[in-house]
Amino acid sequence: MKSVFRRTSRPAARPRAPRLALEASGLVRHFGGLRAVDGVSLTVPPGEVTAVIGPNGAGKSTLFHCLAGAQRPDEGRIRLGDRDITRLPDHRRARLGMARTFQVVSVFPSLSVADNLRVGAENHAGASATARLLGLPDPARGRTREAVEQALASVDLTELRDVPCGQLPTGTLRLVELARALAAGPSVLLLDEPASGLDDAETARMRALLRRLADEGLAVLLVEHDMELVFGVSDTVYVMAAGRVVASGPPAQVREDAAARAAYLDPVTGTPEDGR
Ligand SMILES: Nc1ncnc2c1ncn2[C@@H]1O[C@H](COP(=O)(O)OP(=O)(O)OP(=O)(O)O)[C@@H](O)[C@H]1O
Repeated sequence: MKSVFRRTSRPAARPRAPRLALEASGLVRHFGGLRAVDGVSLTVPPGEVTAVIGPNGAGKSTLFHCLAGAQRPDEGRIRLGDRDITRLPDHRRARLGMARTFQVVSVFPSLSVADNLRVGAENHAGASATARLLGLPDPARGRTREAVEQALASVDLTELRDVPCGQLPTGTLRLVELARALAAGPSVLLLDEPASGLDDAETARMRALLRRLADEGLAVLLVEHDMELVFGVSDTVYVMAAGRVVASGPPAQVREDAAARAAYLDPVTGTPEDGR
């Protein structure tokens, strides 16, 4: 199948969500005696792309799950704007403006691209299941339709809106997931390895897309192994090793950082030691 990372027309701007920062301080999460996340503080500001990198087992996914609300930290606080969300489950965080994607693409294969987006957006908009079942007018529906069309346009997927997701390649499904997250109109976007399974051209498109979303005011966090994407798009990079942040800062600074190099980046090339 031909790649859909093609630009057709200028995508519609997303409706404005409030600009909110996601902030974590002193997060700890242990599994038995293992401190998978060991006192991590980080800020994901609006209008910026923030990346978390590190070797396998560093604690990136555990941190991501704590931020997304899929796991509870044992210690520390998480704030969204001026609200403490540490104890809120993921669906409550979604209502407050957080959206996420998954490391393993998770879509309904028999549903079309647009229907996959609609399911997520209806849940978010609070569309009444009873109203849907009874075929009654539901005010959330119109909002949902509009949000879906805008999200499709913003990732250039309008042409594929009626294609079942089961017929689409991984690169396209990563975009479907991203569009589904955008259809909820989030302030904060959490992306779990968005470049996984993408070829070079698709990764370059993803990079441009993430940059544009941040420029529109979204707070974007990615956990990622693809260093070209991370160093090409991020405003701030956090390097984790053994549950801790060992370095953080702008990409150029992190590339030169001795602790980052020792933990993860090859001293000569600035790429991961494990070659990922
Ligand atoms: N549910 C769990 N139960 C027990 N140990 C876990 C669990 N989840 C993660 N761990 C352990 O916590 C540590 C951090 O794992 P995590 O998956 O967060 O690292 P990561 O940096 O995301 O690694 P990768 O890049 O391979 O995804 C690892 O030692 C892992 O084995």
